Amino acid sequence: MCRTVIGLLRGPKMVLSRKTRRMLDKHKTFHAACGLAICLFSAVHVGAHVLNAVNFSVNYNHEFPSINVARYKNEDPRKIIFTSVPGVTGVLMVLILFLMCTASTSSIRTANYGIFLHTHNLFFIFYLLLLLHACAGVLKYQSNLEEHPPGCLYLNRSAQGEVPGAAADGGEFPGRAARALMGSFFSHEDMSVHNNSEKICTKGPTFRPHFPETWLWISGPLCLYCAERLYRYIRSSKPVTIVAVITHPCDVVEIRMVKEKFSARPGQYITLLCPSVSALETHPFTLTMCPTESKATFAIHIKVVGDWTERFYELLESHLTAGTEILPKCQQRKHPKIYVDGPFGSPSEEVFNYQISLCIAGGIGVTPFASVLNRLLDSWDGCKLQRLYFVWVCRDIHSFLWFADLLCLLHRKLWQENRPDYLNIQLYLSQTNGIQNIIGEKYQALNSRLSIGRPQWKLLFEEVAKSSRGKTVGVFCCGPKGISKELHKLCNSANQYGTTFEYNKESFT
Ligand SMILES: NC(=O)C1=CN([C@@H]2O[C@H](COP(=O)(O)OP(=O)(O)OC[C@H]3O[C@@H](n4cnc5c(N)ncnc54)[C@H](OP(=O)(O)O)[C@@H]3O)[C@@H](O)[C@H]2O)C=CC1
Ligand code: HEM
Repeated sequence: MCRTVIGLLRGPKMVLSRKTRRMLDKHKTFHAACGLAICLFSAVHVGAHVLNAVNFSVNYNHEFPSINVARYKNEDPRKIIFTSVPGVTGVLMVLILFLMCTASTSSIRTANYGIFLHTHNLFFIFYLLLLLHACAGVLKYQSNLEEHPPGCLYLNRSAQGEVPGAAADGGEFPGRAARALMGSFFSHEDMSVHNNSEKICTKGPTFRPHFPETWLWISGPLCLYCAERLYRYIRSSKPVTIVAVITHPCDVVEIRMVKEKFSARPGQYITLLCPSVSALETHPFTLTMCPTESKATFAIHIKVVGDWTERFYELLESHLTAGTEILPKCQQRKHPKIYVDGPFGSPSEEVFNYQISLCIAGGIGVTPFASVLNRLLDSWDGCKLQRLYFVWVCRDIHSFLWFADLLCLLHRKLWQENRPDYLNIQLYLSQTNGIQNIIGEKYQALNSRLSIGRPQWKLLFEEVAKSSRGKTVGVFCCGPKGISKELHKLCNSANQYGTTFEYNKESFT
């Protein structure tokens, strides 16, 4: 879960194979699987050690008190567990694990991400307890196997003096005298058993605790993660300067910011902290515009739908700009302080690493592709991408205004540079009672690419497959889960043109 490290690995120069880079998209799935495996095997581990406690209690042997954590025979196993270091740390770890996993369910993460994040940060206490868990040295091993080989006949010190010729070092069996003496210790059948051991030992077994090894396994990953969190904390401690706040239709607000030494790639996202709204809540937003050599500004588009975004918008509302880029200094100071952590990598970064990419957005899910379109507006050459299909489905005609100017500018630029086939724009208005157009003469190019109703995904894939015979098409989706499921299925189904569709699902929650 070292997001910054994973973001570095996503860069095409770091990991050459796209197949390997795409595996990074599964880092959260892999993490959750590891987390569930930890829970499953913790249950097995706890069950085994509860049984262990019962065995310690029932089989207490006063001859060997050092290898029995019970203090007397038939001691209550619960007392053994709740008064030993492994027992207490183990119970606390199980409680933390229970809290972390129950709060990690997608329903809780969607309903209240803060609950998930704060319970999940208990992981640090979990690991400290894990380091203590095996420190009490309950489990031991015998440390004097030579002097006391298991099964040897142990004559204690008093008997040793009376055995003529008995080899003090547990040498070969000496004969009748020892046998006579042993007769006083063992019945006849025992003697037959012990005779097999061939050895007499005059030293009792000594036991030593195993050296705890947990720290060997977790200290590396834990230090890496803590170093990443420290780096992110220092990096995000510098506030950003808001240079423009622009309202858009359908409750969307665009925020343009600058931050010293901030750089990002299209498709990446940041997390926003606004202490005036909440000192603890951070919210992820995909960048819709990344800094370039010529311009340090980066932007996000926020759909005002929840309590945090509503409260944040109220704070911004009093300083809205009419789309001007640079606010006068006096106004910049009035904006609420916000802190940006990131950028963090996402699957959409791969758009430029395919010859042909199909980007499908549902509603505000267009944000990752807006930064791609802005990058192409800045310069479309120098990347592997030779053709981009951009499909955007919205419920309200006004939603297209969020990026209508960007789409028209890019469309015009590609025509002027004689690359009209580079960008294929398809807009779909899913809810309408009759023909509607995007208002404004300058949006003619978009209105001619606007269709009513939801896209026919099968026909769309057929069209792309036909014009990309035998090639690999990168499919990128960001939007409602329904779209993602349908596209994933279509990517896995065969087509008659030998075109391969690779599915890259966008998600940061
Ligand atoms: N980086 C990321 O991970 C980001 C993710 N998102 C996600 O994007 C989603 C977009 O939210 P919002 O703007 O409210 O989207 P909407 O709920 O407004 O839906 C957008 C459009 O998608 C259409 N749609 C839904 N299901 C299908 C389907 N199976 N086939 C075809 N079209 C479909 C809807 O059509 P209809 O009207 O017929 O239902 C609607 O026109 C959110 O879930 C958000 O979490 C947003 C930003 C960034
Ligand atoms: C011992 C068990 C677990 C430990 C120690 C653990 C630890 C972590 C850590 C350190 C993070 C990074 C948090 C961040 O950087 O913001 C994380 C994130 C995450 N964990 Fe776990 N986790 C555990 C179990 C689980 C389980 C069982 C699940 C799901 C069933 C899960 C789901 C997640 C998810 C979805 C994230 C991503 C959060 C984000 O990207 O914002 N975790 N976990």
